[in-house]
Amino acid sequence: MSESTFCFPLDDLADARPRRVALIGSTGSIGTQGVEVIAGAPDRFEVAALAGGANLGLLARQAVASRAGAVGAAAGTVDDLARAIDEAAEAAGERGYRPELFAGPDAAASIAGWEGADVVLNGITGSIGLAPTLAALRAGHLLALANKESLIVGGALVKDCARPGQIIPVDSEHSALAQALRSGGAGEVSKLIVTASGGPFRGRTRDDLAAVTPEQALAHPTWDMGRVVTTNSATMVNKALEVIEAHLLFDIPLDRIEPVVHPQSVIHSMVEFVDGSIMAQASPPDMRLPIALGIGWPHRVPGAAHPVDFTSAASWTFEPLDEDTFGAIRLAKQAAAASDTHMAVYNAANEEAVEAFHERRIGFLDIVDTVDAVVGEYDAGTVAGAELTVESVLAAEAWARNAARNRLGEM
Ligand SMILES: NC(=O)C1=CN([C@@H]2O[C@H](COP(=O)(O)OP(=O)(O)OC[C@H]3O[C@@H](n4cnc5c(N)ncnc54)[C@H](OP(=O)(O)O)[C@@H]3O)[C@@H](O)[C@H]2O)C=CC1
Ligand SMILES: CC(=O)[C@@H](O)[C@H](O)COP(=O)(O)O
Ligand SMILES: [Mn+2]
Repeated sequence: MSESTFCFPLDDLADARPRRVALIGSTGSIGTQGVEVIAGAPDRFEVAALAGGANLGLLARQAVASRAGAVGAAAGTVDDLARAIDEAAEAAGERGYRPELFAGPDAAASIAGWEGADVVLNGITGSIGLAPTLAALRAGHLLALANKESLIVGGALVKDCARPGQIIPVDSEHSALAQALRSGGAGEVSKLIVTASGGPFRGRTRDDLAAVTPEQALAHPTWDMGRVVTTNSATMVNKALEVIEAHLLFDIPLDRIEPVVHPQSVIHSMVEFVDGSIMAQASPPDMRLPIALGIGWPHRVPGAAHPVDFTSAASWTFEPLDEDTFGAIRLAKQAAAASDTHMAVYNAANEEAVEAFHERRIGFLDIVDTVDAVVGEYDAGTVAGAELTVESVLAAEAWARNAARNRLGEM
């Protein structure tokens, strides 16, 4: 067989042994799909360690099935976790499984920094993902990052902790961008085009949105995800966070990152190059693909997900985003430009407001209105000071949660 004249750059780089993966948030939507990807590719991956929140039963079953070397839970004590694992082991007929155990608020960070892992999949929801992100980076592990909030609230702090290439995006849009960026050099990129499904309320007016319910907000048209990210898709806060995430990951200025609505969620994002060429990544909406590529980067995992089927007719459509009805992106761009800690405030206020919306204490429009008001009140110099540190980020966060709760309490 003659050799190809084209040089495929990634052909000779296979790993010598399976990568050991620590899954943070293993009981959630990203985490359970991560477990599935690993189980489907035992030649590529093995579960090294698991961290979950309150679902000790599922966490214990995952631990027993994978024989993870370390397990951590945010809720309960080490004794509670040991008991759950004993019960799961007995139910599975397993004997002699004794992982290292961690419990409490620092458990996820202990697992993320655990020395028996090569790569950490951070699938926690919310800014509590910051400590595990920093722990994984400081331990020198590759970080497959689904938890966008940690990068957004940590910003330069997280970037400064990471060596080049240490953070691999798992968020579908950023995985698409990373794949498309393989097509050219940094100086050849003119624009990042971030696709948005438009969420369940695409095409609605502001008046239409005043009375929508949590159930309606959770009816995402194309993706099955956890509660917070699904709500954020409905408000467009998810897209706002993703525009900032793209800016931080790929060092492209915010004015060269554009959202576009693509209701089918098949094109996950695009890169426009200086010669007018646009590279798009397309696949049916299925997070197993970006998860597999994230933990296996730069290698693709055969059969990770199904490709688009071109034997049946389909249309892929695009439309501009209605930024007057959905102001979250404009607000995030202003916040990101204002100071290093403004996005921590934006995100914390949003987390509080999303919780209040699901408790039916506020309406849907109050979510972004609360973020807007809290960001507007924030004085970075007084609250966080001039230097960006973990403490200053946490101070900004605490201030924002308090300011948001005060406002939400008044509603
Ligand atoms: N789901 C998706 O398809 C996508 C998600 N993302 C991002 O990935 C992240 C996860 O989203 P998703 O999987 O949907 O969220 P889920 O709500 O489904 O899962 C969240 C996970 O975090 C765990 N958790 C909560 N608190 C802690 C804690 N203190 N320590 C350890 N684990 C904790 C939960 O544990 P328990 O359930 O045991 O309490 C659960 O395993 C988010 O940042 C989201 O924006 C990005 C793109 C797509
Ligand atoms: C799957 C994923 O990456 C989500 O972040 C998704 O993008 C949400 O869809 P929206 O485009 O509706 O925000
Ligand atoms: Mn996304």
